[in-house]
Amino acid sequence: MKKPFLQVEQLAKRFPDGSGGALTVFDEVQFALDKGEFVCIIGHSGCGKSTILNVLAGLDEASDGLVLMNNKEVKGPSLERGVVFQNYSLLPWMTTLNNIMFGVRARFPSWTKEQVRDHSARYLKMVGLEHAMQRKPSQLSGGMRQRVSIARAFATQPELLLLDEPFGALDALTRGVIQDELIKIWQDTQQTVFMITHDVDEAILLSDRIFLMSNGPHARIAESVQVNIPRPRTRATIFQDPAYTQVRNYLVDFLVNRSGTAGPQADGRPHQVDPTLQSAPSASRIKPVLV
Ligand SMILES: Nc1ncnc2c1ncn2[C@@H]1O[C@H](COP(=O)(O)OP(=O)(O)OP(=O)(O)O)[C@@H](O)[C@H]1O
Repeated sequence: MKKPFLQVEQLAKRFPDGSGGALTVFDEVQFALDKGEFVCIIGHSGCGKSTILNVLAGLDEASDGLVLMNNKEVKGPSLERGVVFQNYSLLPWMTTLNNIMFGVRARFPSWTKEQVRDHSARYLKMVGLEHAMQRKPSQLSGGMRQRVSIARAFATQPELLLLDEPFGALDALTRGVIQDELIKIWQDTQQTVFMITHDVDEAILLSDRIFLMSNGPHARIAESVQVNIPRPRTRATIFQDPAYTQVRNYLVDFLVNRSGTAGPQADGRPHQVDPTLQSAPSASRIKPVLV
């Protein structure tokens, strides 16, 4: 049988609880990603989403379990995995273009200077920043900086892109524009993306599947929700698809009513759910959008 691109087995993370014991944030977390998939993870604050992402990135170590990418254990950071955090980590003394070239040069050391430059400039153009190539990060708005971070992450062409609430600090309008740019780049490059978001609508717009995490301690990835909405999707039209409401209602119902009690299948893998095949929860149970 074909192995998945990314395999997460029996992952657990414990932190010292400050009184000599241990806090088990999550345990027995199991899931797999196929190559080229866009998967978002949603769950209440503190359930362990960022910790999982950091373990996938190789920036943190799990207490138990393992992560396999292309059948090889993830140990430490690698240029095969790109990470974008909420607070754009750009090098402040470099121009926008040099920030991207810095990553691209490290990833493709045999390329000529022209190749590195052209490639980097192409990605800056994709996020609409060709006019700001020579500006330093301090001369950019928050939204522009985050576009540079996203361009840099995609330009280095990692096999796996890990995005930790990349739009969390942006206003709604800017967020929408960058979401559209993210979809466009992802469709062009077919990289695999694992993204944390607190925004249900953003998750539906972007994802092939959405992982739903139960509340901690001992949080688990309880369900994997299929988003059967045809692509290309746009923010302006996605609401018209009947599947949109079904998926949205399902997610909100989980977050409001079930995240405290839900669990995965007996083998630890998330339940596979297609809300378009189920009767949706009643409208009166639909509450907030952000978790
Ligand atoms: N270095 C650490 N030491 C002790 N506890 C930690 C550490 N890092 C995270 N935690 C705890 O682990 C839990 C999960 O944190 P994490 O940031 O992964 O959650 P999250 O789901 O990403 O939250 P949010 O949605 O608010 O960003 C929290 O209870 C947090 O306090």
